[in-house]
Amino acid sequence: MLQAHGLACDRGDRRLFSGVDFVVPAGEWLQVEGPNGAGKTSLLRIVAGLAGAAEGHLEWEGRPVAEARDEFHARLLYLGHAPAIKDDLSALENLQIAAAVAGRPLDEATALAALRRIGLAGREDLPSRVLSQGQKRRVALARLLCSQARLWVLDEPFVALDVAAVDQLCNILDEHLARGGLLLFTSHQAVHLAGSGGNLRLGR
Ligand SMILES: Nc1ncnc2c1ncn2[C@@H]1O[C@H](COP(=O)(O)OP(=O)(O)OP(=O)(O)O)[C@@H](O)[C@H]1O
Repeated sequence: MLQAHGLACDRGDRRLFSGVDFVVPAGEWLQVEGPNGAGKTSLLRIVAGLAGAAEGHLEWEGRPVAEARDEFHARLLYLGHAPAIKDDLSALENLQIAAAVAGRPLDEATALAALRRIGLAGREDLPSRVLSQGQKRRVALARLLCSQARLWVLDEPFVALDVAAVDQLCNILDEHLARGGLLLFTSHQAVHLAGSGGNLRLGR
């Protein structure tokens, strides 16, 4: 279970949000909503440990994250809204390097299977700079298929995906939730996931 207690976030000289509380139980999702600039990305970056909260704290499995940071980060996969892939490397190389950096090296067969499932068959060895925006997103999303992390924190994962890829991503998320995984994500569009979840609205 992930819990947030009284989170506040300052950016520049502005307070973006304060008093943010939420609970994400195992097997459930939370969609963070709100207008542009409301602080959705900032909130996800705080959860992922990439930015600090001005106030409040997070708990993972009933313990303050600050007391068990390594354990928490070993359980977490964060994908930002930019694909974060290197243009000079192929889809296969990008996927394998991302896994190695995360401390879980991937063998080539597993990486290739993930890329093919995500719709990149025949594109695995091309330099990523020649891939379309949606295909670059798919390279990043292939990481989900190889992830053992229990908590997925995904910033706008549906951006640039075609209708078929949106369906496929929903299936991948549903499978994660059915395994008892937790999902925290942002999206400007309505998303239909199986199982239980909720919404958190930031801004007016
Ligand atoms: N380092 C920073 N310094 C000053 N302001 C910042 C900084 N980082 C973010 N901001 C501001 O904080 C606000 C919230 O940004 P954030 O990216 O969290 O919003 P968002 O809700 O994810 O928006 P969007 O829907 O457009 O993705 C914005 O007004 C942004 O310009």
